[in-house]
Amino acid sequence: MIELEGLSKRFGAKVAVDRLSFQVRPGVVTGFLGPNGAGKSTTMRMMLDLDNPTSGSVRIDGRHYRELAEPLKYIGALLDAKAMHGGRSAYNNLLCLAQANRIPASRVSEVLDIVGLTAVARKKSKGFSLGMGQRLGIASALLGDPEILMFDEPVNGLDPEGIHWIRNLMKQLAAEGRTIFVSSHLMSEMALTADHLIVIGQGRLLADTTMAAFIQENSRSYARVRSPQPERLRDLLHTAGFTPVEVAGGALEVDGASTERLGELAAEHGVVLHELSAQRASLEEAFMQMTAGSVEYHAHGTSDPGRSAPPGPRWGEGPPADTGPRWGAGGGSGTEGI
Ligand SMILES: Nc1ncnc2c1ncn2[C@@H]1O[C@H](COP(=O)(O)OP(=O)(O)OP(=O)(O)O)[C@@H](O)[C@H]1O
Repeated sequence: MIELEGLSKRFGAKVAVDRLSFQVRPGVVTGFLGPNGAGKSTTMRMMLDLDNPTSGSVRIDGRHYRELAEPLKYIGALLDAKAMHGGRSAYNNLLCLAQANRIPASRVSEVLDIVGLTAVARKKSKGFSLGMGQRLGIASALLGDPEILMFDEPVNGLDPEGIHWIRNLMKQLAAEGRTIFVSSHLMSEMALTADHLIVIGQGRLLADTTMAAFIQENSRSYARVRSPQPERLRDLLHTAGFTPVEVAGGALEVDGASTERLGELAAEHGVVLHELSAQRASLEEAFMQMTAGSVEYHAHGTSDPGRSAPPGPRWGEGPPADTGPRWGAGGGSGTEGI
């Protein structure tokens, strides 16, 4: 368990982290989301005692990082995969870390095996590809067999096989009862990996909730229906009080309608359907909905981020700091889940 209480960090006039309080619990993968400059890395660095908080505290299983006699046995982290000594072999990089932390040398071979680097264990790490470097960084995080693991952008630059591997590893570690905290800009990836979400913007906490609740509370749900008799279907829906919106491919999207209701309505009136499906909003849509309150935001994309019209700003393409979206300004749409 990691506990933050009123954690703040100021760099001169810049408040990078602003009174953050939350807990990261064991047994689930907790995703850490926020746009560039939101304060994720600074928060993670303070969790590992690599930066001093201006105020507030972080506790690892109830204790401050500095109170942990052998920290690698409590908490392992992948912050910067390039932090390894390039002139040393993968094995020797890990062996040095193991010796400094009174971890048996046999554990080095074990973690190299877990991350699939046994065959290149004696090769100098400076010749490693990005994916191999990430695996070596993860091996170092696993070295002390810690109950808490933190990964900062673990899938950056990885190929699909590498991404798949890291995703499954994190899920497996959480299933073993460990505390897993992971940041990523890739929302589609986060949606597949995390069970719980901590969302920050401009250093402040915006959401601390389950993945399912975050998506449900910040996006609409709707049904998609398509018929070879589109005019009849549209008239029927209007008569029944719905407001269908035509989308690409001639399908209609209907807010606030269950598939059961639409199916029965079509059957009652003999309208043939070729498609009828409940649509689940994506994490990305939910996130856009949450930030939809800003004028600058609309200038880039659509005024209705739920529709599949031109995409809004992507993560990492944030507007200038002084005109950025008002994080936390957007409310949930309160739409019903499907
Ligand atoms: N050492 C530093 N000195 C001054 N400002 C800093 C320093 N480190 C971070 N900042 C500022 O603090 C804010 C938070 O940065 P941080 O790197 O924690 O954000 P982040 O959410 O990790 O962003 P990214 O997704 O780009 O990695 C940014 O405005 C950044 O410019």
